Amino acid sequence: MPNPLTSPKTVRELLSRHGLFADKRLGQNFLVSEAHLRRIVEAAKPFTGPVFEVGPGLGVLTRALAEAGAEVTALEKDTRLKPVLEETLRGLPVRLLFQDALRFPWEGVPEGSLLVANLPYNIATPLVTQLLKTGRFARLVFLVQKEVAERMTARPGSPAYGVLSLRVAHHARAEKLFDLPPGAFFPPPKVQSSLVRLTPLGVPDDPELFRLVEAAFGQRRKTLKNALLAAGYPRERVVQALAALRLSEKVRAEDLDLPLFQTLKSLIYTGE
Ligand SMILES: C[S@@+](CC[C@H](N)C(=O)[O-])C[C@H]1O[C@@H](n2cnc3c(N)ncnc32)[C@H](O)[C@@H]1O
Repeated sequence: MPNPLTSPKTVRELLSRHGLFADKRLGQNFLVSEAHLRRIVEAAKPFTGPVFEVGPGLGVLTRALAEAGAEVTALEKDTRLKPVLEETLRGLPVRLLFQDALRFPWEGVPEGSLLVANLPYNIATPLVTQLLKTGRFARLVFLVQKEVAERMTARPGSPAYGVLSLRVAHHARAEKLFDLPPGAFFPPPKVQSSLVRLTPLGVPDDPELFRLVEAAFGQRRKTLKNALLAAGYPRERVVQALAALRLSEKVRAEDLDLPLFQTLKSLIYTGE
């Protein structure tokens, strides 16, 4: 049976009956495509652990996940949506928490948890970074702006390649599964969206590596050498490390893949 919340008419009627409007500042573009909803749920399966959803909105995905057998905890920042969610999720075993997902203690979730979400565009990058660092997630399946999905899955040398690509590559296997047109949402956003699936590799955070990566990309127009010197890395270590890696002094941060950054970090920090 189709999910009633994938009808734009039902969504408009629900919002108006509760005296609500879609709040742009909270990234409220509600999914109204039954076909895409099904594909998102399929991409998230199997539900081998508790499922966390960030931003249930009117409950379209929450409901589909719960009906497919997932044990869902949904975190919503907008308390105006409480009466709507109580109505749309009635009878389903969903735990609803009204709070900011960026302030949730993610490091305390059970090992093997899943994230499944249509993420608010303005918190996607810090949230995904925070979740990857916890090492607690078995799978993260989420919708983001296409441009952010491209940055998450970019290869060295491509324009989208940067700190986020390396952060994701360090922690997970990343797939951009499919794109969604603006018409899959109500109200339609200005940009395309994509579904991303991250499968963590069980690798902990490496703060020294990411200090180096952030310094390297901090000044994109500079060479890697000049960007690192500008960030205060000792000249002698930088020059020796580039020579040991047979990298030209003209090389730029976007030319280095993750293993090269890891070796560069060891050479710069320990000289070996
Ligand atoms: C793109 S909508 C997705 C709504 C629903 N899941 C859907 O697919 O139709 C993003 C949702 O995230 C909520 N949100 C925005 N910022 C949030 C935050 N910091 N923490 C938790 N939820 C947030 C918004 O209120 C909105 O309900």
